[in-house]
Amino acid sequence: MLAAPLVYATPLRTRFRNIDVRDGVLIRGEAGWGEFSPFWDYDDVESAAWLRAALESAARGWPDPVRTRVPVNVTIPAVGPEVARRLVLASGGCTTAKVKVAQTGQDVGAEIERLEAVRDALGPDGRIRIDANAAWDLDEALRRLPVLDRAAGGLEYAEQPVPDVADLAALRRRQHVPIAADESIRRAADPLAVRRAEAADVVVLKVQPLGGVRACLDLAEAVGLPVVVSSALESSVGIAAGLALAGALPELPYACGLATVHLLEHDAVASPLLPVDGTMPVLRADELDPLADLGADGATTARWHARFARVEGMVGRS
Ligand SMILES: O=C(O)CCC(=O)c1ccccc1C(=O)O
Ligand SMILES: [Mg+2]
Repeated sequence: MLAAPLVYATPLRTRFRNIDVRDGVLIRGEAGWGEFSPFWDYDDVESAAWLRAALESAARGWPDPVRTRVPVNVTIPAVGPEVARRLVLASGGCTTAKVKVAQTGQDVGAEIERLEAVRDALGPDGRIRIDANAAWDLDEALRRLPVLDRAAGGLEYAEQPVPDVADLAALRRRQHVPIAADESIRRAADPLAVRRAEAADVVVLKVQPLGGVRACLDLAEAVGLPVVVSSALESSVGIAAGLALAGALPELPYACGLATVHLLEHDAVASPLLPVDGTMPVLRADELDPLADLGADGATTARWHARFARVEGMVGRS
């Protein structure tokens, strides 16, 4: 049986995905700790997959890993060039950077400066990928990608430049920067549409929105494309589930997007999961120890307990 869920809340160091506070629930089961932290714009139906992931972590734990450490990228939010450079240099040895672009209110000049700063800080052997979070249409993506590719001194791939699967496929055919699908997998009714349309070179998988580590391993096999495991901006408890997926994938040709705990002001555990020499460790779900004070006030705690109970009523305890 699961104990009462703990609630964490922390400011973000940099506004990200248009939120500046991150919060969620941590649950403890027989196997260890799990995190349930759907963003507040997700309704209860969409949040059910997030709960299945938390229940898997807590009640069942994760499949045996095939590697002990996972290479990760440093994530660069839509910041100015000086902050971008500092984030790369303080990344814990990451040689791959993922740079957010297409932020509302920012022009291409800011993106070029950010990418040039990241290239300068990484050096010529580093890899740079961008994430546009589905913000462009096909024409805009066709205009932007060559410009940003040049500013970066070569892009490893562009993550979800356009929302539509058919447009991803067209973009992939009409220019040379490889394409990664994120939202087209995790928020789509039919994640395999990406494969049928040959719309991507890489798929981004996130454990919580896709319903757990095992669900992601099955999806990876069905899609048959290289996988980049990324975070949903979780505490180290949620990040550990991502590391478990990355640790269990038969092949892992790209760095994963799991180095995001430093974007939180406070983590939920005493020893945050951060990169060392550009890699992060694969743990078991019982190797995490949430702090006594998780920073949530009474109203936040009550809101999460209510949300957890509603979604748990839909999913049922495993
Ligand atoms: O992949 C990473 O490096 C960081 C995670 C990240 O970008 C992200 C975090 C929260 C919500 C959406 C996204 C995204 O990849 O679009
Ligand atoms: Mg993304």
